[in-house]
Amino acid sequence: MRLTIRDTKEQVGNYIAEYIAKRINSFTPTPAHPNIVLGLPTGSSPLPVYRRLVELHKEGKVSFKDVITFNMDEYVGIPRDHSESYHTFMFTNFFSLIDIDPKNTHILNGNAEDLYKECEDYEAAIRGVGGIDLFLGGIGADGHIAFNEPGSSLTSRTRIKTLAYETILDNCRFFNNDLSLVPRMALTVGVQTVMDAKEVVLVVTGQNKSLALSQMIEGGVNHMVTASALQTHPWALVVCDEDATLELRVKTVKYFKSIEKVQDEVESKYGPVASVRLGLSRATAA
Ligand SMILES: N[C@@H]1[C@@H](O)[C@H](O)[C@@H](COP(=O)(O)O)O[C@@H]1O
Repeated sequence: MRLTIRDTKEQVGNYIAEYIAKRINSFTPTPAHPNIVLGLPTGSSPLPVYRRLVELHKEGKVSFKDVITFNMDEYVGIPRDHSESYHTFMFTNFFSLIDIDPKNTHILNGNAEDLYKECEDYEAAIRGVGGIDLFLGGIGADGHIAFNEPGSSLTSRTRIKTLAYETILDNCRFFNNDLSLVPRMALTVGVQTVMDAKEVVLVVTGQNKSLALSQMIEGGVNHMVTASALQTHPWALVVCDEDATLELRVKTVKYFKSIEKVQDEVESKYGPVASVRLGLSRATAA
């Protein structure tokens, strides 16, 4: 796992957006895998990423015409056009502002008649397009990824999940601070669904995520902090702001900053492509 630290959440957003745009622009289609496939999150942390991606699109630097997306999760039981549904979030903050083909966007239907089938079909749809190339994710204050709350199996797949009380409290701010309005259940991709992606990028910003960040990076792999499963992913990148590093050991911060410095030196000497070929980016990413 690699940790990249930037001063502010806007810089984190810019870094990740440019990283994703680079991946889209350098994607080589093959008959078996003709489109780049992205996994996408909702939440406040990824907003600066979406803002910068929209800017890059408007500047003509990236197109989403051939991009396929799968969202991480959706609440169960609120209307699709509810202001706080993840459908609305994605349409308002991203899909309506770029040139993506709506039929290439996938979001779980929390109102499906058969929620179990909805989850199975979602996994099948991901397999059908050849798997996810890059999964972007956020992290909950309790260390969850998507809606994989503490205690979720690290081999879980898309399914129905009851939300943790801490998450319900956290999300209350989006529902007029009325606890009774916050959905208690969600459909979510599993930890293993995220782990199956070729590459995972996590956005972690703000002091309220600092404990979760230290647990996922410095603690052991643990189902009580489901994002910690990324320690075993062959290509995981966490990008955080300075506020989120508050609970990390100084030694950890210095270590990852030094890795980035060495990486920059290698890239300026050999060029980014050469360093990838030499396996250097990959080595430091993992
Ligand atoms: N299911 C979402 C997660 O995918 C997201 O990472 C988390 C943090 O959201 P925020 O970035 O707003 O703190 O919120 C919800 O629980």
